Amino acid sequence: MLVAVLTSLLAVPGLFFIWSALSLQANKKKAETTGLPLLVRWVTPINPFWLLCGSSIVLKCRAWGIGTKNFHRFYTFGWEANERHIVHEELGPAFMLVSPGGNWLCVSDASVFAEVIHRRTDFRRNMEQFELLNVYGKNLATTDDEEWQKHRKITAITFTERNNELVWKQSISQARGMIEYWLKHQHVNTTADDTKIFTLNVLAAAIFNKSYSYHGAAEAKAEEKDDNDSHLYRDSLGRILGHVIPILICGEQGLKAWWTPKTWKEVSNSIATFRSYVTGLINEERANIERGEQNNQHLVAAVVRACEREKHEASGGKRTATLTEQEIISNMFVYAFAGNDTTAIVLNHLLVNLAAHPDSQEWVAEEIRHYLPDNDRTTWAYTTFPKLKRCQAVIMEALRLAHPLGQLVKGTGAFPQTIQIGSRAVTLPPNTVIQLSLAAMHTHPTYWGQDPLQWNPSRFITTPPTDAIVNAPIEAEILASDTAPHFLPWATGQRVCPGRKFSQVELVAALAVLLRDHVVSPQPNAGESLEAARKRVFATGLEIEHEGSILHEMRHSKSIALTWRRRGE
Ligand code: HEM
Repeated sequence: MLVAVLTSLLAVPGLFFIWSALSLQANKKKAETTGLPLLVRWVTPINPFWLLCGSSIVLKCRAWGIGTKNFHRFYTFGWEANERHIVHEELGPAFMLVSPGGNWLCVSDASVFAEVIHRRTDFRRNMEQFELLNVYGKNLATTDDEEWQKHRKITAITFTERNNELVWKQSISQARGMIEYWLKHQHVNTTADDTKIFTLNVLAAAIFNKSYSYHGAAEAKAEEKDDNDSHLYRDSLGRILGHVIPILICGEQGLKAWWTPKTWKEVSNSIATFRSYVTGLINEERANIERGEQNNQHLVAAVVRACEREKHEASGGKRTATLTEQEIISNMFVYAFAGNDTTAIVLNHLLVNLAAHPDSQEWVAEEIRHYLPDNDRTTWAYTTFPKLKRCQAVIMEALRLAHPLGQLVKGTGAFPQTIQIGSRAVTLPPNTVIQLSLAAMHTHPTYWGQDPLQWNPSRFITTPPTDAIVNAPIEAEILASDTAPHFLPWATGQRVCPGRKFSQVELVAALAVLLRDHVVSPQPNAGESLEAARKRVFATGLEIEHEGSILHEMRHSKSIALTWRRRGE
């Protein structure tokens, strides 16, 4: 009996190993037909088990000196974010990553990016990788073609300048709360968590009309104990965002299974809470429309109104497309998902990089004080936003060095596709996933010169010759575009990020509040000089983690303690 049990226990991994070896060989043969360099991986990059704990296994092996160099470099989830341009310098602008579950074309070349993005019927979004955003069903991020157009048309029109102004004001007020909190809670090693609270509060106001005063990570816990259910919605969203991978693996109902940990069961409840909250807002807005009142400015209200308009036009015989209640909920979730942690991660990187580079802080503060001389922040007008070019340059530099998505993922689908790579036309086999690596392209010396891994935001600013300057020199500075063939932090083409300006306004407003009157520096470890601490935090900031989350975050953010002080103190 015991022998039978042991044999069957060994048989499962044995069979899995044989299946992996055979699949790997088959995929390798297909990849060889491209003539591109190959990088072989024994574990499929999107293997669910590996998503949950693969990186920890690799890091442990790395620490204990177990395994090959190849295993240490290429088996973590999100390896490409840490490799940046290095692997492409070794293997070229495009190579095939071969695994048992399929082949990946990894690209750092701007012209291949352009071809893939613009041939959008040949190279489609890889929906498998976006599956986890279907928590509430299909939405903008998980559909294609006509269905996608319907989602995009209705939801994108709600991103108006009026909404951006709301984002500006709300971000100023939240950043104010955040800096007060940090001044009281020195030294701050919770910047990564605190910035997520900041962006969650801004989103809550812009999308759902919920206004919260800022409480940092430590205070937020105490606040939960107050049992005031006004925080229920925001906390539900926060919990869902932090557990998208368990949700993908188990689904809403599966999270409640007897064997799941308590936190997963709570996530299931949060999914229901968020659904009922948005349903409530939809019903409220429909009732408002019936009464002829249309004053709500939040995005849910705007989407409901857009849907009602479409229905009205449809009744007049015009061909239109509207969204169901389920689809509105799903889109609001995806906006919150796509807009929250992305922006928070960038803000965290930004602040760490600025702490490491005091000269950049002075450079940015000079601009902020020039355009916002009034101490009273309530007078800061939204029209100042485009003038704050140095602020935008530091955001672009932070995105260049550490992008929260790391790559744009497309696929050939069921057909082979021929694509120009350098001087060769390469035919990619069917079902090839294409990984356009932002991390590699944004740091490749071909595009960024000899200092691609250095922090240098002024690379995005040019100053005209002095004889061409009429007003203050700072006003003549020219900001590079946020979209160039070799720089695509918000993507480009049809699926460009609809929240681009939202995030820019939010981050610039935060910088204005944080840096106009304050200075941030890293807290040195015992015996460490300030200069050494600056170098350490910059290097730490470049190390990226991706396990258990679909975004690329700073791996050791808790090891970085920041000190804030008022200017002149
Ligand atoms: C600095 C912050 C942000 C960055 C770097 C960023 C970047 C991107 C990128 C690169 C894409 C394209 C993804 C792909 O094609 O695979 C994207 C899509 C998207 N972003 Fe953003 N984003 C940011 C903030 C926001 C915000 C604040 C919102 C909403 C409030 C938002 C909503 C979306 C949505 C809904 C999509 C999917 C669009 C579609 O598929 O049609 N993003 N974002």
